[in-house]
Amino acid sequence: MQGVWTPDQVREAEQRLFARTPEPAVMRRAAHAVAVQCARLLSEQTGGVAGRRVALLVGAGNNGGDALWAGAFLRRRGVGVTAVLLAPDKAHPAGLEGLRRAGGRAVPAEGAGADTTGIGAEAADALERADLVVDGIVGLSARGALRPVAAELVRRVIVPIVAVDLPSGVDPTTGAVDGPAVSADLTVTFGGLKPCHVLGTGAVRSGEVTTVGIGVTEELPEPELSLLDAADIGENWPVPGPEDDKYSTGVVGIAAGSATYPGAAVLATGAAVRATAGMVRYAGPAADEVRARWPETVATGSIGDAGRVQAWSVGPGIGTGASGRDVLRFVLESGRPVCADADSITILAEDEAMWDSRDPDAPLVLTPHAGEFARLSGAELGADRVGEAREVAARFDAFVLLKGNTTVIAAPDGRVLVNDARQAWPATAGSGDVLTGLIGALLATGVEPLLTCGYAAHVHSLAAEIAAHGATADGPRSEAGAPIGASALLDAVPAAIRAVRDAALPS
Ligand SMILES: NC(=O)C1=CN([C@@H]2O[C@H](COP(=O)(O)OP(=O)(O)OC[C@H]3O[C@@H](n4cnc5c(N)ncnc54)[C@H](OP(=O)(O)O)[C@@H]3O)[C@@H](O)[C@H]2O)[C@@H](O)CC1
Ligand SMILES: [K+]
Repeated sequence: MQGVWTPDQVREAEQRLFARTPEPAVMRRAAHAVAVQCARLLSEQTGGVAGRRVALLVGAGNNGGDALWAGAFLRRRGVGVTAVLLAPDKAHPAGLEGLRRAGGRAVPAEGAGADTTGIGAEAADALERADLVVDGIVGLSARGALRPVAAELVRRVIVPIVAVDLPSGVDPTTGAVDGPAVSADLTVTFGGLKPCHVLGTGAVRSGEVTTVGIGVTEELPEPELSLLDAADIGENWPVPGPEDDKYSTGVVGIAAGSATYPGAAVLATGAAVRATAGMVRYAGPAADEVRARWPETVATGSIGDAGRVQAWSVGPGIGTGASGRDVLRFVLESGRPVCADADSITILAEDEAMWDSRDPDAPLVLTPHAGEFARLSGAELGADRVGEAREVAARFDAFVLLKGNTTVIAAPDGRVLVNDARQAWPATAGSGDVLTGLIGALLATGVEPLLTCGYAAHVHSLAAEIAAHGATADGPRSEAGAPIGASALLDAVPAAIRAVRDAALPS
Protein backbone atom coordinates (compact mmCIF):
# COMPACT_ATOMS: atom_id res chain seq x y z
CA MET A 1 0.00 0.00 0.00
CA GLN A 2 1.28 3.46 -0.88
CA GLY A 3 0.58 6.45 1.36
CA VAL A 4 -0.64 9.85 0.22
CA TRP A 5 -0.05 12.87 2.45
CA THR A 6 -1.73 16.27 2.56
CA PRO A 7 0.35 19.44 2.01
CA ASP A 8 -0.07 20.29 5.72
CA GLN A 9 1.26 16.90 6.78
CA VAL A 10 4.25 17.33 4.45
CA ARG A 11 4.99 20.84 5.73
CA GLU A 12 4.95 19.63 9.33
CA ALA A 13 7.30 16.76 8.41
CA GLU A 14 9.56 19.23 6.63
CA GLN A 15 9.77 21.37 9.78
CA ARG A 16 10.75 18.31 11.84
CA LEU A 17 13.46 17.50 9.30
CA PHE A 18 14.80 21.08 9.34
CA ALA A 19 15.44 20.67 13.07
CA ARG A 20 18.27 18.26 12.23
CA THR A 21 19.18 19.03 8.60
CA PRO A 22 19.51 22.68 7.50
CA GLU A 23 16.94 23.83 4.93
CA PRO A 24 19.48 24.61 2.15
CA ALA A 25 20.85 21.06 2.34
CA VAL A 26 17.33 19.61 2.04
CA MET A 27 16.57 21.85 -0.93
CA ARG A 28 19.76 20.79 -2.69
CA ARG A 29 18.85 17.13 -2.19
CA ALA A 30 15.45 17.82 -3.75
CA ALA A 31 16.97 19.79 -6.61
CA HIS A 32 19.61 17.17 -7.28
CA ALA A 33 16.89 14.53 -7.70
CA VAL A 34 15.11 16.83 -10.18
CA ALA A 35 18.35 17.32 -12.13
CA VAL A 36 18.99 13.57 -12.28
CA GLN A 37 15.53 12.99 -13.75
CA CYS A 38 15.96 15.86 -16.23
CA ALA A 39 19.25 14.39 -17.42
CA ARG A 40 17.61 10.98 -17.84
CA LEU A 41 14.77 12.46 -19.87
CA LEU A 42 17.14 14.58 -21.99
CA SER A 43 19.20 11.55 -22.72
CA GLU A 44 16.13 9.46 -23.66
CA GLN A 45 14.58 12.18 -25.80
CA THR A 46 17.62 13.72 -27.49
CA GLY A 47 20.32 11.07 -27.16
CA GLY A 48 22.55 13.16 -24.89
CA VAL A 49 22.85 15.61 -21.98
CA ALA A 50 25.83 17.94 -22.54
CA GLY A 51 25.05 20.68 -25.05
CA ARG A 52 21.28 20.38 -24.63
CA ARG A 53 19.18 23.34 -23.48
CA VAL A 54 16.84 23.55 -20.50
CA ALA A 55 14.50 26.42 -19.58
CA LEU A 56 13.43 26.79 -15.95
CA LEU A 57 10.07 28.42 -15.17
CA VAL A 58 10.70 29.95 -11.77
CA GLY A 59 8.04 31.31 -9.40
CA ALA A 60 8.23 33.23 -6.12
CA GLY A 61 8.86 30.47 -3.61
CA ASN A 62 10.90 27.41 -2.72
CA ASN A 63 9.47 25.49 -5.66
CA GLY A 64 11.30 27.99 -7.86
CA GLY A 65 14.34 27.57 -5.59
CA ASP A 66 14.36 23.84 -6.30
CA ALA A 67 14.21 24.57 -10.04
CA LEU A 68 17.11 27.05 -9.83
CA TRP A 69 19.33 24.61 -7.93
CA ALA A 70 18.38 21.84 -10.36
CA GLY A 71 19.52 24.19 -13.14
CA ALA A 72 22.86 24.65 -11.36
CA PHE A 73 23.36 20.86 -11.21
CA LEU A 74 22.44 20.52 -14.88
CA ARG A 75 24.91 23.27 -15.82
CA ARG A 76 27.67 21.17 -14.30
CA ARG A 77 26.76 18.42 -16.74
CA GLY A 78 27.22 20.80 -19.65
CA VAL A 79 23.55 21.72 -20.17
CA GLY A 80 22.73 25.26 -21.28
CA VAL A 81 20.33 26.60 -18.62
CA THR A 82 18.14 29.72 -18.71
CA ALA A 83 15.84 30.58 -15.83
CA VAL A 84 12.70 32.53 -16.74
CA LEU A 85 11.75 34.46 -13.61
CA LEU A 86 8.05 35.14 -13.02
CA ALA A 87 8.73 37.30 -9.97
CA PRO A 88 12.34 38.53 -10.34
CA ASP A 89 12.29 40.34 -6.97
CA LYS A 90 11.16 37.24 -5.10
CA ALA A 91 13.14 34.51 -6.89
CA HIS A 92 14.97 32.32 -4.37
CA PRO A 93 18.22 34.32 -3.78
CA ALA A 94 20.55 31.41 -2.95
CA GLY A 95 19.20 29.32 -5.84
CA LEU A 96 19.64 32.21 -8.24
CA GLU A 97 23.17 32.79 -7.02
CA GLY A 98 23.92 29.04 -7.31
CA LEU A 99 22.67 28.96 -10.90
CA ARG A 100 24.70 32.03 -11.89
CA ARG A 101 27.85 30.63 -10.24
CA ALA A 102 27.43 27.47 -12.30
CA GLY A 103 27.23 29.55 -15.50
CA GLY A 104 23.47 29.63 -15.98
CA ARG A 105 21.57 32.78 -16.77
CA ALA A 106 18.29 34.29 -15.63
CA VAL A 107 15.87 36.48 -17.59
CA PRO A 108 12.59 38.09 -16.52
CA ALA A 109 9.39 36.61 -17.93
CA GLU A 110 8.12 40.09 -18.77
CA GLY A 111 11.31 41.69 -20.12
CA ALA A 112 12.34 43.97 -22.96
CA GLY A 113 11.00 43.39 -26.44
CA ALA A 114 7.72 42.02 -25.14
CA ASP A 115 5.03 41.19 -27.67
CA THR A 116 1.29 41.67 -27.05
CA THR A 117 1.22 38.74 -24.60
CA GLY A 118 3.73 40.54 -22.35
CA ILE A 119 6.42 37.85 -22.60
CA GLY A 120 9.90 39.35 -23.05
CA ALA A 121 12.03 38.50 -26.07
CA GLU A 122 14.73 36.67 -24.06
CA ALA A 123 12.16 34.56 -22.24
CA ALA A 124 10.40 33.70 -25.49
CA ASP A 125 13.71 32.75 -27.07
CA ALA A 126 14.74 30.55 -24.12
CA LEU A 127 11.48 28.62 -24.38
CA GLU A 128 11.72 28.27 -28.12
CA ARG A 129 15.23 26.82 -28.00
CA ALA A 130 14.71 24.52 -25.00
CA ASP A 131 14.89 20.72 -25.27
CA LEU A 132 13.21 20.40 -21.86
CA VAL A 133 11.33 22.71 -19.49
CA VAL A 134 11.37 22.55 -15.69
CA ASP A 135 8.20 23.74 -13.97
CA GLY A 136 9.17 25.50 -10.74
CA ILE A 137 6.31 28.01 -10.89
CA VAL A 138 4.54 26.95 -7.75
CA GLY A 139 4.45 23.92 -5.45
CA LEU A 140 2.79 23.10 -2.16
CA SER A 141 1.67 26.71 -1.57
CA ALA A 142 -0.28 26.85 -4.85
CA ARG A 143 -3.67 28.49 -4.88
CA GLY A 144 -5.85 28.36 -7.98
CA ALA A 145 -4.98 28.06 -11.63
CA LEU A 146 -1.90 29.55 -13.30
CA ARG A 147 -1.86 33.34 -13.42
CA PRO A 148 -1.89 34.88 -16.93
CA VAL A 149 1.86 35.35 -17.52
CA ALA A 150 2.69 31.86 -16.23
CA ALA A 151 -0.18 30.46 -18.30
CA GLU A 152 1.19 32.15 -21.44
CA LEU A 153 4.69 30.74 -20.84
CA VAL A 154 3.31 27.24 -20.34
CA ARG A 155 1.11 27.54 -23.43
CA ARG A 156 4.24 28.06 -25.55
CA VAL A 157 6.01 24.90 -24.39
CA ILE A 158 6.19 22.13 -26.99
CA VAL A 159 8.91 20.01 -25.37
CA PRO A 160 8.65 17.63 -22.37
CA ILE A 161 8.02 19.26 -18.98
CA VAL A 162 9.42 18.06 -15.67
CA ALA A 163 7.32 19.39 -12.79
CA VAL A 164 8.99 20.10 -9.48
CA ASP A 165 6.85 18.58 -6.70
CA LEU A 166 3.56 19.00 -8.62
CA PRO A 167 2.30 20.41 -11.90
CA SER A 168 1.66 24.11 -11.34
CA GLY A 169 -1.97 25.19 -11.58
CA VAL A 170 -3.26 21.96 -10.02
CA ASP A 171 -4.75 22.20 -6.53
CA PRO A 172 -2.32 20.31 -4.26
CA THR A 173 -5.05 19.01 -1.93
CA THR A 174 -7.85 18.06 -4.31
CA GLY A 175 -6.15 17.52 -7.68
CA ALA A 176 -8.75 19.87 -9.19
CA VAL A 177 -7.82 22.05 -12.16
CA ASP A 178 -9.81 25.23 -12.54
CA GLY A 179 -8.13 27.03 -15.46
CA PRO A 180 -4.69 26.87 -17.08
CA ALA A 181 -2.28 24.34 -15.58
CA VAL A 182 0.90 22.49 -16.49
CA SER A 183 0.68 19.04 -18.10
CA ALA A 184 3.87 17.37 -17.00
CA ASP A 185 5.56 14.40 -18.61
CA LEU A 186 7.26 13.66 -15.31
CA THR A 187 6.74 14.96 -11.77
CA VAL A 188 9.47 14.64 -9.17
CA THR A 189 7.94 14.91 -5.72
CA PHE A 190 9.49 14.90 -2.27
CA GLY A 191 8.83 12.77 0.80
CA GLY A 192 5.69 11.05 -0.49
CA LEU A 193 2.76 11.33 -2.87
CA LYS A 194 0.32 14.23 -2.41
CA PRO A 195 -3.42 14.05 -3.25
CA CYS A 196 -2.89 16.02 -6.50
CA HIS A 197 -0.79 13.15 -7.87
CA VAL A 198 -3.56 10.59 -7.53
CA LEU A 199 -6.87 12.47 -7.64
CA GLY A 200 -8.86 13.61 -10.67
CA THR A 201 -7.31 15.75 -13.37
CA GLY A 202 -4.22 16.34 -11.24
CA ALA A 203 -3.29 12.68 -11.61
CA VAL A 204 -3.36 13.01 -15.38
CA ARG A 205 -1.49 16.34 -15.36
CA SER A 206 1.27 14.87 -13.17
CA GLY A 207 2.40 12.39 -15.84
CA GLU A 208 4.80 9.79 -14.48
CA VAL A 209 5.44 10.48 -10.78
CA THR A 210 8.77 9.79 -9.09
CA THR A 211 9.00 10.14 -5.32
CA VAL A 212 12.32 10.93 -3.68
CA GLY A 213 12.72 10.65 0.09
CA ILE A 214 15.25 13.48 0.81
CA GLY A 215 14.84 12.73 4.55
CA VAL A 216 11.22 13.98 4.69
CA THR A 217 9.67 10.50 4.33
CA GLU A 218 10.95 9.39 7.74
CA GLU A 219 9.19 12.34 9.38
CA LEU A 220 5.75 11.75 7.86
CA PRO A 221 2.80 10.69 10.07
CA GLU A 222 0.13 8.14 9.11
CA PRO A 223 -0.99 8.95 5.58
CA GLU A 224 -4.27 10.71 5.00
CA LEU A 225 -5.11 8.42 2.06
CA SER A 226 -3.75 5.16 0.71
CA LEU A 227 -3.38 3.63 -2.72
CA LEU A 228 -3.54 -0.11 -3.17
CA ASP A 229 -1.09 -1.64 -5.55
CA ALA A 230 -1.63 -4.74 -7.64
CA ALA A 231 0.54 -6.92 -5.42
CA ASP A 232 -1.43 -6.04 -2.24
CA ILE A 233 -4.59 -7.08 -3.99
CA GLY A 234 -3.19 -10.19 -5.63
CA GLU A 235 -1.79 -11.43 -2.35
CA ASN A 236 -5.17 -11.22 -0.65
CA TRP A 237 -7.66 -11.97 -3.43
CA PRO A 238 -9.67 -14.91 -2.07
CA VAL A 239 -9.06 -18.17 -3.93
CA PRO A 240 -10.08 -21.65 -2.79
CA GLY A 241 -7.69 -23.70 -0.68
CA PRO A 242 -7.50 -27.49 -0.30
CA GLU A 243 -10.07 -27.50 2.56
CA ASP A 244 -12.61 -25.29 0.80
CA ASP A 245 -15.98 -26.11 -0.74
CA LYS A 246 -18.59 -24.00 -2.47
CA TYR A 247 -20.03 -22.78 0.86
CA SER A 248 -16.79 -21.97 2.64
CA THR A 249 -15.63 -19.72 -0.21
CA GLY A 250 -18.61 -17.44 0.30
CA VAL A 251 -22.22 -17.41 -0.85
CA VAL A 252 -23.35 -14.09 -2.28
CA GLY A 253 -26.90 -13.02 -3.04
CA ILE A 254 -27.63 -10.74 -5.98
CA ALA A 255 -30.87 -8.75 -5.86
CA ALA A 256 -30.90 -6.85 -9.12
CA GLY A 257 -32.73 -6.40 -12.40
CA SER A 258 -36.35 -6.22 -13.41
CA ALA A 259 -38.49 -7.20 -16.36
CA THR A 260 -37.41 -3.92 -17.99
CA TYR A 261 -33.75 -4.24 -16.97
CA PRO A 262 -32.76 -7.92 -16.97
CA GLY A 263 -29.26 -6.94 -18.16
CA ALA A 264 -28.36 -5.43 -14.78
CA ALA A 265 -29.08 -8.79 -13.17
CA VAL A 266 -27.04 -10.72 -15.75
CA LEU A 267 -24.04 -8.41 -15.42
CA ALA A 268 -24.00 -8.19 -11.61
CA THR A 269 -24.47 -11.94 -11.25
CA GLY A 270 -21.78 -12.65 -13.84
CA ALA A 271 -19.29 -10.46 -12.00
CA ALA A 272 -19.97 -12.36 -8.78
CA VAL A 273 -19.53 -15.67 -10.62
CA ARG A 274 -16.17 -14.56 -11.97
CA ALA A 275 -14.85 -12.85 -8.84
CA THR A 276 -14.61 -15.75 -6.42
CA ALA A 277 -15.08 -19.50 -6.27
CA GLY A 278 -18.09 -19.42 -3.96
CA MET A 279 -21.73 -19.84 -4.76
CA VAL A 280 -23.92 -17.14 -6.32
CA ARG A 281 -27.63 -16.93 -5.60
CA TYR A 282 -29.83 -14.66 -7.65
CA ALA A 283 -33.26 -13.43 -6.57
CA GLY A 284 -35.48 -11.31 -8.78
CA PRO A 285 -37.62 -11.01 -11.91
CA ALA A 286 -34.74 -11.84 -14.26
CA ALA A 287 -34.19 -15.37 -12.91
CA ASP A 288 -34.73 -17.00 -16.32
CA GLU A 289 -32.25 -14.72 -18.08
CA VAL A 290 -29.69 -15.19 -15.30
CA ARG A 291 -30.08 -18.99 -15.33
CA ALA A 292 -29.68 -19.08 -19.11
CA ARG A 293 -26.47 -17.02 -19.05
CA TRP A 294 -24.98 -18.31 -15.78
CA PRO A 295 -26.07 -21.93 -15.24
CA GLU A 296 -23.82 -22.21 -12.19
CA THR A 297 -26.06 -19.84 -10.18
CA VAL A 298 -29.05 -20.76 -8.05
CA ALA A 299 -31.75 -18.40 -9.30
CA THR A 300 -35.19 -17.74 -7.92
CA GLY A 301 -37.91 -15.24 -8.71
CA SER A 302 -38.57 -14.15 -5.14
CA ILE A 303 -36.18 -12.64 -2.62
CA GLY A 304 -37.88 -14.56 0.19
CA ASP A 305 -36.88 -17.87 -1.46
CA ALA A 306 -33.26 -16.88 -2.02
CA GLY A 307 -31.77 -19.07 0.72
CA ARG A 308 -28.83 -18.34 3.00
CA VAL A 309 -26.10 -15.96 1.87
CA GLN A 310 -23.09 -14.34 3.52
CA ALA A 311 -23.54 -10.98 1.78
CA TRP A 312 -25.91 -9.18 -0.55
CA SER A 313 -25.49 -6.94 -3.58
CA VAL A 314 -28.65 -5.00 -4.17
CA GLY A 315 -29.89 -2.27 -6.43
CA PRO A 316 -29.03 -2.26 -10.13
CA GLY A 317 -32.24 -2.15 -12.13
CA ILE A 318 -34.59 -2.89 -9.22
CA GLY A 319 -36.45 0.41 -9.66
CA THR A 320 -37.45 2.84 -6.94
CA GLY A 321 -41.09 1.72 -6.67
CA ALA A 322 -42.77 -0.53 -4.09
CA SER A 323 -41.13 -3.79 -5.23
CA GLY A 324 -37.65 -2.24 -5.24
CA ARG A 325 -38.25 -0.92 -1.73
CA ASP A 326 -39.43 -4.32 -0.48
CA VAL A 327 -36.30 -5.96 -1.86
CA LEU A 328 -34.01 -3.38 -0.28
CA ARG A 329 -35.80 -3.65 3.09
CA PHE A 330 -35.47 -7.44 3.06
CA VAL A 331 -31.76 -7.25 2.34
CA LEU A 332 -31.05 -4.56 4.94
CA GLU A 333 -32.91 -6.56 7.58
CA SER A 334 -30.92 -9.71 6.81
CA GLY A 335 -28.07 -8.75 9.13
CA ARG A 336 -25.57 -9.58 6.38
CA PRO A 337 -23.03 -7.19 4.83
CA VAL A 338 -24.74 -5.32 1.98
CA CYS A 339 -23.48 -3.52 -1.10
CA ALA A 340 -26.25 -1.07 -2.03
CA ASP A 341 -25.97 0.43 -5.51
CA ALA A 342 -27.96 2.39 -8.07
CA ASP A 343 -31.74 2.42 -7.32
CA SER A 344 -31.16 1.34 -3.74
CA ILE A 345 -29.04 4.46 -3.15
CA THR A 346 -31.82 6.61 -4.53
CA ILE A 347 -34.32 4.92 -2.22
CA LEU A 348 -32.06 5.38 0.80
CA ALA A 349 -31.54 9.05 -0.10
CA GLU A 350 -35.29 9.70 -0.41
CA ASP A 351 -36.74 7.55 2.34
CA GLU A 352 -35.34 8.09 5.81
CA ALA A 353 -37.52 5.30 7.23
CA MET A 354 -35.63 2.80 5.06
CA TRP A 355 -32.59 3.28 7.30
CA ASP A 356 -34.59 1.85 10.22
CA SER A 357 -34.50 -1.55 8.46
CA ARG A 358 -30.76 -1.67 8.62
CA ASP A 359 -29.01 -3.95 11.07
CA PRO A 360 -26.51 -1.50 12.56
CA ASP A 361 -23.92 -4.24 13.13
CA ALA A 362 -23.80 -5.28 9.47
CA PRO A 363 -21.45 -3.33 7.23
CA LEU A 364 -23.12 -1.32 4.49
CA VAL A 365 -21.29 -0.33 1.29
CA LEU A 366 -22.77 2.46 -0.85
CA THR A 367 -21.43 2.86 -4.39
CA PRO A 368 -22.75 6.19 -5.72
CA HIS A 369 -21.74 8.05 -8.86
CA ALA A 370 -21.62 11.85 -8.55
CA GLY A 371 -25.39 12.27 -9.09
CA GLU A 372 -26.35 9.60 -6.54
CA PHE A 373 -23.78 11.02 -4.13
CA ALA A 374 -25.43 14.44 -4.39
CA ARG A 375 -28.79 12.83 -3.53
CA LEU A 376 -27.24 11.24 -0.44
CA SER A 377 -25.31 14.27 0.74
CA GLY A 378 -27.95 16.82 -0.18
CA ALA A 379 -25.61 19.03 -2.24
CA GLU A 380 -23.74 18.96 -5.54
CA LEU A 381 -20.36 17.26 -5.28
CA GLY A 382 -17.54 19.84 -5.10
CA ALA A 383 -13.80 19.64 -5.77
CA ASP A 384 -12.91 18.04 -2.43
CA ARG A 385 -14.09 14.52 -3.25
CA VAL A 386 -12.05 12.94 -0.45
CA GLY A 387 -13.38 15.29 2.23
CA GLU A 388 -16.97 14.88 1.08
CA ALA A 389 -16.79 11.09 0.78
CA ARG A 390 -15.31 10.92 4.27
CA GLU A 391 -18.07 13.13 5.66
CA VAL A 392 -20.88 11.11 4.07
CA ALA A 393 -19.32 7.81 5.22
CA ALA A 394 -19.25 9.06 8.78
CA ARG A 395 -22.77 10.53 8.56
CA PHE A 396 -24.35 7.29 7.31
CA ASP A 397 -21.99 4.93 9.16
CA ALA A 398 -21.31 3.29 5.80
CA PHE A 399 -18.44 2.57 3.44
CA VAL A 400 -18.76 4.99 0.53
CA LEU A 401 -17.25 4.17 -2.84
CA LEU A 402 -17.52 7.36 -4.86
CA LYS A 403 -17.22 6.54 -8.55
CA GLY A 404 -15.31 8.65 -11.03
CA ASN A 405 -12.10 8.52 -12.96
CA THR A 406 -10.44 8.40 -9.57
CA THR A 407 -12.50 6.20 -7.28
CA VAL A 408 -12.48 7.44 -3.69
CA ILE A 409 -13.44 4.95 -0.98
CA ALA A 410 -14.12 6.21 2.53
CA ALA A 411 -14.70 4.17 5.68
CA PRO A 412 -16.87 5.45 8.52
CA ASP A 413 -13.78 5.64 10.75
CA GLY A 414 -12.08 8.13 8.38
CA ARG A 415 -9.74 5.81 6.46
CA VAL A 416 -9.68 6.53 2.72
CA LEU A 417 -8.45 4.45 -0.20
CA VAL A 418 -8.00 5.81 -3.69
CA ASN A 419 -8.02 3.89 -6.95
CA ASP A 420 -6.30 6.01 -9.54
CA ALA A 421 -7.42 4.47 -12.83
CA ARG A 422 -5.82 7.07 -15.13
CA GLN A 423 -8.15 5.91 -17.90
CA ALA A 424 -11.85 6.26 -18.55
CA TRP A 425 -12.65 2.96 -20.26
CA PRO A 426 -15.06 1.81 -17.50
CA ALA A 427 -17.34 4.80 -18.26
CA THR A 428 -19.89 2.66 -20.09
CA ALA A 429 -23.45 1.55 -19.35
CA GLY A 430 -23.65 -1.51 -17.11
CA SER A 431 -20.11 -1.15 -15.83
CA GLY A 432 -21.43 -0.21 -12.36
CA ASP A 433 -23.48 -3.43 -12.26
CA VAL A 434 -20.26 -5.39 -12.73
CA LEU A 435 -18.61 -3.50 -9.87
CA THR A 436 -21.55 -4.24 -7.56
CA GLY A 437 -21.27 -7.95 -8.28
CA LEU A 438 -17.53 -7.94 -7.57
CA ILE A 439 -18.05 -6.16 -4.24
CA GLY A 440 -20.80 -8.52 -3.12
CA ALA A 441 -18.72 -11.59 -3.92
CA LEU A 442 -15.73 -10.27 -1.96
CA LEU A 443 -17.89 -9.25 1.01
CA ALA A 444 -19.27 -12.80 1.10
CA THR A 445 -15.76 -14.20 1.45
CA GLY A 446 -15.21 -12.03 4.52
CA VAL A 447 -12.77 -9.48 3.09
CA GLU A 448 -12.94 -6.29 5.18
CA PRO A 449 -15.35 -3.82 3.48
CA LEU A 450 -12.85 -1.00 2.83
CA LEU A 451 -10.39 -3.43 1.25
CA THR A 452 -13.24 -5.15 -0.59
CA CYS A 453 -14.07 -1.86 -2.28
CA GLY A 454 -10.42 -1.14 -3.05
CA TYR A 455 -9.80 -4.60 -4.51
CA ALA A 456 -13.00 -4.51 -6.55
CA ALA A 457 -12.37 -1.00 -7.91
CA HIS A 458 -8.82 -1.91 -8.94
CA VAL A 459 -9.75 -5.17 -10.65
CA HIS A 460 -12.72 -3.47 -12.31
CA SER A 461 -10.61 -0.69 -13.86
CA LEU A 462 -7.87 -3.13 -14.80
CA ALA A 463 -10.42 -5.39 -16.51
CA ALA A 464 -11.68 -2.38 -18.47
CA GLU A 465 -8.14 -1.55 -19.52
CA ILE A 466 -7.40 -5.12 -20.56
CA ALA A 467 -10.64 -5.28 -22.54
CA ALA A 468 -10.07 -1.90 -24.20
CA HIS A 469 -6.50 -2.72 -25.21
CA GLY A 470 -7.19 -6.29 -26.25
CA ALA A 471 -4.35 -7.78 -24.27
CA THR A 472 -5.69 -11.30 -24.03
CA ALA A 473 -7.46 -13.70 -26.36
CA ASP A 474 -8.70 -10.80 -28.51
CA GLY A 475 -5.31 -10.44 -30.10
CA PRO A 476 -2.15 -8.45 -29.60
CA ARG A 477 -2.14 -5.53 -27.22
CA SER A 478 -3.15 -2.24 -28.84
CA GLU A 479 -1.55 0.97 -27.57
CA ALA A 480 -4.54 3.14 -28.41
CA GLY A 481 -7.35 0.80 -27.35
CA ALA A 482 -11.01 0.91 -28.36
CA PRO A 483 -14.26 1.56 -26.49
CA ILE A 484 -15.76 -1.43 -24.71
CA GLY A 485 -19.14 -2.43 -23.37
CA ALA A 486 -19.76 -3.79 -19.88
CA SER A 487 -19.91 -7.38 -21.20
CA ALA A 488 -16.36 -7.08 -22.51
CA LEU A 489 -15.28 -5.64 -19.16
CA LEU A 490 -16.93 -8.58 -17.41
CA ASP A 491 -15.20 -11.05 -19.72
CA ALA A 492 -11.83 -9.53 -18.80
CA VAL A 493 -12.34 -9.89 -15.02
CA PRO A 494 -10.49 -13.26 -14.82
CA ALA A 495 -7.55 -11.78 -16.76
CA ALA A 496 -7.44 -8.84 -14.33
CA ILE A 497 -7.50 -11.18 -11.31
CA ARG A 498 -4.72 -13.26 -12.85
CA ALA A 499 -2.68 -10.10 -13.42
CA VAL A 500 -2.92 -8.90 -9.80
CA ARG A 501 -2.19 -12.40 -8.50
CA ASP A 502 0.84 -12.65 -10.75
CA ALA A 503 2.02 -9.26 -9.47
CA ALA A 504 2.09 -10.76 -5.97
CA LEU A 505 4.33 -13.69 -6.93
CA PRO A 506 7.92 -13.46 -5.67
CA SER A 507 10.09 -12.06 -8.45
N1 LIG B 1 7.96 20.00 1.68
C1 LIG B 1 9.18 19.52 1.47
O1 LIG B 1 9.50 18.52 2.00
C2 LIG B 1 10.12 20.25 0.62
C3 LIG B 1 9.67 21.33 -0.14
N2 LIG B 1 10.44 21.91 -1.05
C4 LIG B 1 9.85 22.79 -2.03
O2 LIG B 1 9.16 23.87 -1.46
C5 LIG B 1 7.94 24.03 -2.16
C6 LIG B 1 6.97 24.87 -1.39
O3 LIG B 1 7.55 26.15 -1.35
P1 LIG B 1 6.82 27.44 -0.79
O4 LIG B 1 6.04 27.08 0.42
O5 LIG B 1 7.88 28.46 -0.64
O6 LIG B 1 5.81 27.87 -1.89
P2 LIG B 1 5.61 27.66 -3.47
O7 LIG B 1 4.73 26.48 -3.66
O8 LIG B 1 6.91 27.69 -4.15
O9 LIG B 1 4.74 28.98 -3.86
C7 LIG B 1 5.35 30.20 -3.83
C8 LIG B 1 4.40 31.33 -4.08
O10 LIG B 1 3.78 31.23 -5.36
C9 LIG B 1 2.66 32.10 -5.38
N3 LIG B 1 1.51 31.42 -5.99
C10 LIG B 1 0.50 30.76 -5.36
N4 LIG B 1 -0.37 30.27 -6.22
C11 LIG B 1 0.07 30.60 -7.46
C12 LIG B 1 -0.43 30.37 -8.77
N5 LIG B 1 -1.57 29.69 -8.98
N6 LIG B 1 0.27 30.85 -9.82
C13 LIG B 1 1.43 31.54 -9.60
N7 LIG B 1 1.94 31.77 -8.37
C14 LIG B 1 1.28 31.34 -7.31
C15 LIG B 1 2.43 32.50 -3.97
O11 LIG B 1 2.96 33.78 -3.73
P3 LIG B 1 2.21 35.15 -4.01
O12 LIG B 1 2.56 35.50 -5.41
O13 LIG B 1 0.74 34.88 -3.83
O14 LIG B 1 2.79 36.08 -3.02
C16 LIG B 1 3.23 31.46 -3.21
O15 LIG B 1 3.58 31.89 -1.91
C17 LIG B 1 7.53 22.63 -2.43
O16 LIG B 1 6.51 22.50 -3.38
C18 LIG B 1 8.85 22.04 -2.88
O17 LIG B 1 9.07 22.31 -4.25
C19 LIG B 1 11.84 21.48 -1.23
O18 LIG B 1 12.62 22.59 -1.47
C20 LIG B 1 12.41 20.77 -0.04
C21 LIG B 1 11.52 19.79 0.58
K1 LIG C 1 5.73 22.98 -9.89
